[in-house]
Order: sequence, then structure tokens, then C-alpha cells
Amino acid sequence: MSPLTLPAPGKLNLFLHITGRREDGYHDLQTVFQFIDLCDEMTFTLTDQDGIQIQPEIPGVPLENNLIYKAAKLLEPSRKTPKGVLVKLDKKLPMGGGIGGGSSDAATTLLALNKLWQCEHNLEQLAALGKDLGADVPVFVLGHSAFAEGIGEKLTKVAPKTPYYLLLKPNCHVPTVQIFTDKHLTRDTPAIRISHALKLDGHNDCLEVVKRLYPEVDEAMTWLTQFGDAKLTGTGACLFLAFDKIDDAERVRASAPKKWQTWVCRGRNTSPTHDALDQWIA
Ligand SMILES: C[C@@](CO)(OP(=O)(O)O)[C@H](O)COP(=O)(O)OP(=O)(O)OC[C@H]1O[C@@H](n2ccc(N)nc2=O)[C@H](O)[C@@H]1O
Ligand SMILES: Nc1ncnc2c1ncn2[C@@H]1O[C@H](COP(=O)(O)OP(=O)(O)O)[C@@H](O)[C@H]1O
Repeated sequence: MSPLTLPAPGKLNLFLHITGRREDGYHDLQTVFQFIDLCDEMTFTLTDQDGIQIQPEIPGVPLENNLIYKAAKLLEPSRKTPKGVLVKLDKKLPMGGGIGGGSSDAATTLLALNKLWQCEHNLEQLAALGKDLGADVPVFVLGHSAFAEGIGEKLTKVAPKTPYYLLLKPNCHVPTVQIFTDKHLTRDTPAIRISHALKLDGHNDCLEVVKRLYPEVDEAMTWLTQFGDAKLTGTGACLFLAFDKIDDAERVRASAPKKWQTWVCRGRNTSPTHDALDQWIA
């Protein structure tokens, strides 16, 4: 069987409203997830030797903690072949930036190995398997932009506009749990109806807490806001600003302070992983 190469896209939270807190500490939220065409690239090759290998190692992430490894382990019991797998990872998505690279790698692994190992799960089964790896895994598995509710698990397909985005990463890593446990986080944004999700100019309830804890995010937000309605994705640290024209996005990018990593990318309402998988011939 030929190797399978797939992109694993990042995502943006076009807004993120926190509408409540549950007894188990998890938060009720409402958000719109949209994919971007900035992607990790993953190549899956079946091996005669049993086992799951990942190359290169992600610095600071032991093999057993790598979400690719965890996703592969979840599928091992249902594989119809004794073969192992070698996963080559070309990491392009910044880690811990709120663009979901780890979750996307995990989802892409589930989709790829479901084919290569002939596990024969449908997308709903794969999404259910993946959700314990991270709240964002199901949306990547299902492969369509979505309005999410509950703790992020109730997904309804939506198709927001697909502008160009200038994506900016301040030089800090924001742990999701730190933001969700901060006493200053507001948790009382009134719930909206899905019919308002794409009309309303939503906000990100995590922003004020993230800016307070990470002055560099505050500084980057102040800089990007000069050019328009900049937003934080997820719990940060990445910020983004939408543009109709790629040239405008590139112009602002060229003027960004060099201490920050920046990208120009485009919103996508279907996952590039699914598009590539549909074209794959074994
Ligand atoms: C809130 C989002 C929006 O996209 O943030 P980002 O991670 O993308 O920044 C995600 O859903 C996060 O997904 P993920 O990072 O996979 O979170 P998980 O591993 O499921 O949870 C990490 C921690 O965040 C908190 N958490 C997460 C989701 C939620 N609805 N309520 C919470 O309180 C919990 O403390 C949990 O232990
Ligand atoms: N394959 C992977 N890619 C990225 N991060 C991973 C991976 N496996 C485990 N991780 C861990 O997950 C953390 C969150 O990663 P990521 O999904 O990129 O961030 P976020 O949820 O903020 O978008 C990383 O800091 C890293 O420790």
C-alpha cells in the first residue's frame, strides 16, 4: 500500500463565548470553529514491524504523550492487519497557540489509520473515539466548520465567510487550563441562537484574562487592532485579523514587528484533510 500524505489544518475560534461553568469545572461555551489552510503535513507508511513510530520527535513531548501516538493507540484494537505505522510529521503549526495543531494531528491520524488499518469506523465513531484526546478533535474529524455548544462537543455545521487572515503568534505559550481556572474569567455571556452565530460580531471571553497574564499578548493585540477588529483564537496566544484582499493582509504582515511570527492564510469551511483523503488512491 502506498504511503498516505495528508495535511492537518489549524483552526480559528471566530468567537468564544463562555456561558457557564459546570459542577465538574468544565465550561459551557459557544464558538464557531473555522479551518485555515495553514497545515502540518503528515505521511503515514505501514511497516512490517509492529508498533507506532513518529519522526521527528516533538521536543518536550515524549512519544506516549504525543497526540498522534495516543490517537493511533485508540485504533489499534480494531485494525484488520498486523502492520505497524511510521508517521512522518512536518510541523508547521505553532504549538500551544490556540490553533489546535495537536488536536488536528490526532484527528488526521484517526482518519488515516482508519483507512490504512481498515478499521471501518464511520466519522461519528471516529469523532467519539477522539473526543477524550481533546475537546477540539471531533470538529477536525468531522471536517466541516461548526458552531459548537455544550463543552464544545455539540457541533452544527456552518459556513462562515472565508477571508484571508493575518495570524500572529506572540512569544508566549498559554496553557488552556490556566485560563479556564482564572478567577477573573467571566462566565456569564448570554447564550445566542445558532441563527445569530454568523451575524453577531462575537468576542472571546478569554481575551481579558490572557492579556492580563501575558503582557505580550496585550501588546500584540494593541498593535494588530490598529488595522481592524483583531481577535484571540481559543485560549491564545495567537491573534488573527480578517482581510478581504490578500494584498492588504500581506502589507500589514510586512509591517509587523519581527519579534512575532506571522502568517497569511485563508479560512476554509471544509477540512483540507478530507479533501486530500477523498483523492487518495491506495
Ligand atoms: C476552549 C478551546 C477552544 O478551541 O481552547 P484551545 O485549546 O483551542 O485554546 C478548546 O476547546 C479546548 O480544547 P483542549 O485544549 O483540547 O481542551 P481539553 O484538553 O479538553 O481541556 C483542557 C482543560 O481546559 C478546561 N476546559 C476545556 C474545555 C471546556 N469546555 N471547559 C474547560 O473548562 C478544563 O480545565 C480542561 O482540563
Ligand atoms: N502532535 C502534537 N502536536 C502539537 N502538540 C502536541 C502534540 N502532541 C502533544 N502535544 C501537546 O499538546 C499541547 C497543545 O498543543 P496544540 O494543540 O498545538 O495547542 P492548542 O490546543 O493551544 O491549539 C502542546 O503544547 C504539546 O505539549
